[in-house]
Amino acid sequence: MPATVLLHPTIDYGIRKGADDFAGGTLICHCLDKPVRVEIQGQIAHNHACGCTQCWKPEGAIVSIVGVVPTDHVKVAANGDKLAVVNPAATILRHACQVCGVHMHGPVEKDHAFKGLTFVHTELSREEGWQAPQFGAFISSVIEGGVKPDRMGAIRSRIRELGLEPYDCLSPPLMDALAIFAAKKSGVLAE
Ligand SMILES: N[C@@H](CCC(=O)N[C@@H](CS)C(=O)NCC(=O)O)C(=O)O
Ligand SMILES: [Zn+2]
Ligand SMILES: [Zn+2]
Repeated sequence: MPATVLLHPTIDYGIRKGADDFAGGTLICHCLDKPVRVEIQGQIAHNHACGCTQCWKPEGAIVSIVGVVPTDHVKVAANGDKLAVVNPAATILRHACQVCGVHMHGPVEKDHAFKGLTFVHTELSREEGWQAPQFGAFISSVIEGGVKPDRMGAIRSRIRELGLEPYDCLSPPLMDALAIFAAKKSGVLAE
């Protein structure tokens, strides 16, 4: 029997269900000394496994686990001076701890369908009840991250086995949101 494909430690042994009335929690970076703490109020949405090269993932993981929360539900609570934006030109302004490298929060601030949302990795929190991953996104991009192309069949099968659809872009509701934004901007669709 071939070995199971390991994708990410928080989904490899089964996906835990989220709690409906979840109050939120605190993301803590990997530093032992003066860790950055980011408080999230309430539940996240659109949590997913992302295969792109830009999203932070733990050492050895093939995918990142990332979801969104309204930016006004996010507060840097401690040691924010350790944070810096990875790429100021990107849509998602990923704020990484300069010491341990973990991405703590990634707001979208430019004129964009996702403006007002912040991307976060809830595995950085000790609280349980965060929304479970709902789908796989940018799965083909794992090849750009160094995965051998002949592993893609096994990787997509494993994602499906976990109950997630392995998309090579975002999920249909998120792709629709991007298209609606573009159609309104061009005038094809009324505001
Ligand atoms: N193939 C590219 C895809 C990058 C990409 O488009 N990532 C998506 C999912 S996170 C995105 O929305 N990026 C916006 C950004 O990086 O700011 C890669 O792997 O680097
Ligand atoms: Zn750190
Ligand atoms: Zn990504």
